[in-house]
Parts: sequence; C-alpha cells; structure tokens
Amino acid sequence: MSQRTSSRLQLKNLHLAQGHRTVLEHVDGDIRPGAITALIGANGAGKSTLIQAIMGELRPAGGNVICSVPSERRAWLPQQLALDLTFPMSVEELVMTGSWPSHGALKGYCAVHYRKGRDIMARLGISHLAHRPLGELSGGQRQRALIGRTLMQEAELLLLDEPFANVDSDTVDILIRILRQMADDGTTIIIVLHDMDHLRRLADEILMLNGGHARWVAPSELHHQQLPAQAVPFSLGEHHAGTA
Ligand SMILES: Nc1ncnc2c1ncn2[C@@H]1O[C@H](COP(=O)(O)OP(=O)(O)OP(=O)(O)O)[C@@H](O)[C@H]1O
Repeated sequence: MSQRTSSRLQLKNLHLAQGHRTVLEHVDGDIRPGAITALIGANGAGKSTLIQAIMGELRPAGGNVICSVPSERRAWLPQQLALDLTFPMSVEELVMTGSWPSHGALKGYCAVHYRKGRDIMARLGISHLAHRPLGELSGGQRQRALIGRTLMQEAELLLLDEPFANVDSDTVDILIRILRQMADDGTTIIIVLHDMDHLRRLADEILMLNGGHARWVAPSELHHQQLPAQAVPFSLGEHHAGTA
C-alpha cells in the first residue's frame, strides 16, 4: 500500500436535497481509504446525489463532507449516457488530459507524459486505438479510455457511476482488475453498482441507500442474501431497469 492510504473522507450527518426535495438524511460514515466502497440502491435512491456532494458539486442542505483529497486528485466518471463524447478528440488525447489538473492544460506534454500515457493504454488494451476519435469507439472501448484518463491523473479518490453499463465482459474483467490494483495502490474508490456479480467481485464496503437513509452493509451479508429486496433491485448477473 502507498502512503496515499492516509487520505480521509468522512460523511457527517449529511442531509442532501435536489431543489426542495430531500433526497438523503442523516448519512454518516468514514469511507475507508484504499478500499472499494459500493453504493447500492434502487432508482432514485440518491446514489448520484451523494456522489455530487462528495465531489463538491452539490452543497449539503445539512452536515458535512470532510475530504482531505485535493480537488486535482479527485476524479469522477459519470454514467456513460451522461457523457458527450462527440468532441473531436482521440483516445490518446483523452488519456493525456488526465495530467491537466496537476500539470496544467496549456503547458504541453513532455516525453515522460507520453511514455506514461502509452503504458496506461497498453495496460487497458487500447494501444491500437490511440489515434481513433472518441465518437468512433464502442461503449467498452470508451470506458477503458476514460479509466485511462483517471490513471493518468493518479486519482486518490475515484468515483464511478455505473461504469459497467453497456460494457462487454472482457472490458468488465480488465476494469475490475485495474480498479483493484488502483485500490491496492491506495486509491479510494466509490462505485455505483447494480449487478450482484460485480458487487461480489469488487466491494470491500457497501453503503446501501433506501428510503432517504443510508445503511452500511457487510459484504458477507450479500453471500447470505439477507438484504431487503426493495434495496437491491436486481438479481444475480442481471441489470436493473435503469441500466440501458
Ligand atoms: N437536478 C435535479 N432536480 C430535481 N430533482 C432531482 C435532480 N436530480 C435528481 N433529482 C431527484 O433526486 C432523487 C435522487 O436522484 P439520484 O439521481 O441521486 O438517484 P440515483 O440513486 O442515482 O438513481 P439512478 O439509479 O436512477 O441513477 C430522485 O428523486 C430524482 O428525481
């Protein structure tokens, strides 16, 4: 484990609202550094809302998010459907933008950056796509490129919203392996998951959102299938209705 595991993320009596609508109340907990925390819950339970608050993009209606990770080391991968990837940019250019938060967007890249970018694309099996425009990628190829950007950024805190939706099984296997390596290297990962198999393979901790409240669930509870059905609206290997 690296020294980055000292990063700190705490949720303290958090109240979150969208407009005038209360979404979550009394959310508490320490997100374990260097662990993979899964956020689960039905459509509309507040998973994206909680992610927005952790990223500092939604001001809490009450309570606090205490986060020691500097903003340039926080990365957020939104749901694929929310992304506009028609921007004329190649895979390599996208991966390289991961250096912008720490290096700056206007300075240009040096040989070290290009070497690192090439290594990352090789790890993700997308070297052959380096010069392919983003608009010409499959869902899985696009997701690998986006994860490549977060590796380039050396994110200490990585939040992912349903990263395996519309993604082929080879890509899922590669991304699960890379995410586990990132966590082992000290990255704190929070990930919205809807598939029981992905949950079992990845989650070190589980935060379940249900009825406006959050409850920490031991991953061992999954094995005993003790979770209330309304909180886990999926069955083994099946995507929920909100996953296109
Ligand atoms: N910009 C917004 N304005 C008003 N209400 C919103 C807004 N965004 C979300 N909501 C509402 O807040 C609640 C929580 O939404 P959120 O997107 O956080 O749920 P979710 O658990 O991520 O759902 P899903 O699994 O469908 O992505 C829902 O009732 C939703 O309708």
